[in-house]
Parts: sequence; structure tokens; C-alpha cells
Amino acid sequence: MAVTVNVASEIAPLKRVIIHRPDEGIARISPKRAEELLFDDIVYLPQMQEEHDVFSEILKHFVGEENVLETEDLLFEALEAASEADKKEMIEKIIDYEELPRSYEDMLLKLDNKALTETLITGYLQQENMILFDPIPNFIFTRDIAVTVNDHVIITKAAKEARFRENFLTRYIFWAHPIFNALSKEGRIINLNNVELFPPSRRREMVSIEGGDVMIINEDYLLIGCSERTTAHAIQSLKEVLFKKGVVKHVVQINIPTDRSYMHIDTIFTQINTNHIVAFKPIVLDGLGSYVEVFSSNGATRHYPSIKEFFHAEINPDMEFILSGEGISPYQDREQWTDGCNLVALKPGVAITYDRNPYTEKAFRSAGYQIIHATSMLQAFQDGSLKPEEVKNTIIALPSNELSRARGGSHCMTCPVERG
Ligand SMILES: NC(=O)NCCC[C@H](N)C(=O)O
Repeated sequence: MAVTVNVASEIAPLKRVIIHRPDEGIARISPKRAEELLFDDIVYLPQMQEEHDVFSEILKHFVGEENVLETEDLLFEALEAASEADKKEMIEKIIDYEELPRSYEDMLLKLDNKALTETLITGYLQQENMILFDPIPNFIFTRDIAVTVNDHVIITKAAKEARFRENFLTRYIFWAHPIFNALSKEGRIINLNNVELFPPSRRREMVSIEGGDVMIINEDYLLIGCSERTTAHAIQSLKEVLFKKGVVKHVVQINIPTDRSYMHIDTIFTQINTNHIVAFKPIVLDGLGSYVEVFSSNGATRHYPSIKEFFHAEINPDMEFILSGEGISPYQDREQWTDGCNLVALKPGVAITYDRNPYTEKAFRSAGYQIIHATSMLQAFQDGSLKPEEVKNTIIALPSNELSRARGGSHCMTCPVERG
């Protein structure tokens, strides 16, 4: 029943991944609440779902339908497998957290698991036509909820309240779902929500790390952004645990400006090939408001004035940087904003982007990549003129009118659990 859980790179062939299709909760966000719920606009759900369906079809062609896991299915299956006592405990926690009266507990417990799953995700209890809690529209960004680092899984802890229920549901999935439940028994889950293990600092700095700030570059090097969403205290606490367990040899703290435009490090760079990183020049190359600290398990520390210098010195002297917006303002700023730097690699040299960043597309072409629209690629797969294994040096462009308003790209919309 258990599946392999192992990721030791950002680019090795993707084998299994968790995604979440935009759900009905998104259609209930009012303009007044959009900002608080971390969306920059209200979105048109049917169109957003259509765009996301193209995304998941592409993933399915490359990794196999059965290896693209949907959070809603995982939660449902976890509930099906759970004992009544475990289910009750999870519901109690959510009711406490959402500050609902105890009487709601019975109402939720009486639901069948399908209805319960939908309610826990969307916040809406259809049977009673009742909005029980806020939606969790950012659940589509599965990158942020958990990160596989070698053979361990880090359950992250969100900085923003709008994303807290995602944490509850993710913990439950990794703890109770039959394909993952061996992980906790084997001590391979690191849960940042465990306050005994990860308390606030003596100066009351909180623990928060979102997955968009965590990147495993190779089995020894783990990058963690210190950003709007991830605190230095959390990085230092996690580093101690990772070193103690021998999960990685080096933890690299990437300090970036605390700004919504750069909420996680994956908004300013992602690796797409052995020698290629897509990057936002002002921070990644010029080091604007940024510096890098490397902590090694043997106690050594090193510093670099920019992310580029770190990569050249410690990872790969031949690493080249493809610049969003060709490194020219205002295009680089516009296209970083619409996730021009946020790509997920399906294998080395093949990655997914949004179809709205023309200057970055020019930069990809200059670096030797072809751009193909996702719908044309699906058509070619369907008519047999192309096979996923034949695709090389290609950037796949996704329809993105609605998806991009939620302010995350294809990297944010994937939680890889196996690569290799
Ligand atoms: N890894 C990422 O950069 N995730 C994007 C998260 C966007 C979401 N609207 C948020 O503000 O949390």
C-alpha cells in the first residue's frame, strides 16, 4: 500500500505529485475578503478549473494518471481509513480552531466522508446551505503545505492565518492515509506544527515555513528562504532537527526582501535544468536586499552576497541564469509578478510556465528552449504525433488568465513526493 516518498532534486524526472483542483470555496470569495484570503482579485471558478485541468492533464501524461494525487481524494481516503476516534479528534481540533460551537461536532460527524471532505475543504455545508468556515482558496498551492526532503516529509506551518486549515488537513493526510501512514511510524515526518519540538524563540519569534521557501537542490543541500512567510527562527530550529536526523548536510538560508511580490524564494527563481535556473535578476544576480548563509552539519558557515554567487561556488560553476523579462524593467517586474520565475520541472530541460510572459519566453528561446502551448501539446499527445518521452528542451505554456490572479505558478501548484 505504501508508496515511495523521496525527492532529492528540483529537476529529476517527476514520478508522483500532489495537486489540488480549484474548489467551490473559491467561488465564494467576496471582493472585500479577497486580500485577507491572499488572492489579488476575485476569480471566475469555471475558467480557473479549466486552466487547472489542462495543467493536470499535462502532469498525467508525463507521470502517469495514477501518480497525480488529488488532495480531495487523499483526504477522503484518509477519512475512510481512519477510526471513528481519530476522525472525531480531527473534527474537534478544527472546530476549536474555527471557534465553532461544540454542537457542530455531531453535525459534521454524521456526514458521510464525501460530504465531510467537501465541507472541510470548501467551508460550505451543502446539506444545511450553511457556510461553516472560510474557504481555503490557496490549497491549490500544494507546494506550500508539505515538502519531501530526501526520504523525509516536512509538514510546513503557514505564516498567514488564511492558510492554517490547510495545515490541519495536510497533517491528517500524511498521518492517516494508508499510502503515507508508515512515514510517521518510521519517524520520517517532521511536523513544524509540533510546538514541543518547534516552540517560539525566547524573543517570541514564531515558527513559520511555507513550502515555496524550501528547495532540495541535491541530496546534501537544502535551500530555505527567509522571507515574508518564513522566519529565521524557524529555519534555525528546523536545521537542528535535520542535522540531528542526518537528513541533509547543508542548510542554506536565502535571505530575501519581505515583500508580497517575493513571498517565497520560488517566486524569484526555480531550477529547470542541470545548468539552468530561471531568475529575477535584481535579487538573484544583483543581490538586492538579499544575502546567503550556508550552515553545514560539521559546524562550518559561509556567506555569499547573492544567490548566483552561492550557486556558482557550491552547486555548479556552470549554472546559467535565464532572466525573467530578459532582465529588463519594467518587463522583468511585470513577468516576475505573473510567475515568470516559478516553473516546475517535469524532467531536466522540460518545465511548465504561464502563457503570459512574452519577454521571458524570448529569454527561454535564446537559451535553446522551444515554447509550446499546453493545449497544442495535449492535442499532439492525443493525435499521436508526440510522446512525452520525446519532449526535450521545452517550456510548456499553460493558459493562465484566472490561475495567475491567485499569485502562484506551476511550481507552487505541485507538491512532489517522488522524483528520480
Ligand atoms: N509557493 C508559492 O509561491 N505559493 C504561492 C502562494 C500564493 C497564495 N495566494 C499566498 O499568498 O499564499
